[in-house]
Amino acid sequence: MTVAKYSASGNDFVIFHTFVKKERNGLAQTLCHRQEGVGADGLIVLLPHERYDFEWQFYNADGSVAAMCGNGSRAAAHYAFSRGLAPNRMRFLTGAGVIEAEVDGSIVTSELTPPQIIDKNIEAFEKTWWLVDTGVPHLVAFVDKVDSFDLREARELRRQYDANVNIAAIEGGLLRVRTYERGVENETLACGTGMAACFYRGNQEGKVGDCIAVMPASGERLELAKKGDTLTLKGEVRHTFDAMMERDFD
Ligand SMILES: N[C@H](CCC[C@H](N)C(=O)O)C(=O)O
Repeated sequence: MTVAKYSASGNDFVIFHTFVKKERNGLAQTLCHRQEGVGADGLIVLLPHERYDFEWQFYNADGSVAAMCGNGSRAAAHYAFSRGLAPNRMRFLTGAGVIEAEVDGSIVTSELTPPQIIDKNIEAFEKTWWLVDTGVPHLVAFVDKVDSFDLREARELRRQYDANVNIAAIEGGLLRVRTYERGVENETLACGTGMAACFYRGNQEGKVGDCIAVMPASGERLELAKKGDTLTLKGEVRHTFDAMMERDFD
């Protein structure tokens, strides 16, 4: 069985497509394992759908299911287009709803589901956090500089709120974001829905305009923008390699 490896701004995924819809929690753990498997932050499986270009299953590296993944949606769109499974402008079904994406060479733009503010007044670790749902839940705090990210704090908040944890700062006209990702249980090099949640809080508080360049830990810049009541996430996607797996699965 051949699977594709993708990087979307440093957030990396194993992707394949199949006609067989079944649970793949264990397969996700196996394929995403950094030493024993291909190694990735998540597994994406594309399935046919009668109304949309495809439906997907998204699993975090620990095998947990997540409703949405912003960077994963961009990687899945590039995979689908490059394999003739979808046109360059597509609509596909995720656990958070229907996502629209557009592929333009290596640049892929996803339109996320409308952000929902769950809580704006969470006081913890001398910071005020917002809890924002951008397809999955994200805690967001603005800090002066993102040079230091206390992962001990992040792990505690992730546990307490069952959410991803983000710190953000506006530096040199850029929105810098660092994310501790639920289901990876560590900081990742980029998190699309996390960057979107930080952008949304910054925009709601008048800190940033309706469009801004965002810099994740990977240093691979993306563009976040408001589009009506939704948000768009635009950035590069790379198909890094294909892996021929000895053990067969579907
Ligand atoms: N770890 C997230 C899902 C992946 C989100 C992230 N990779 C993105 O690009 O949005 C969660 O379980 O809520």
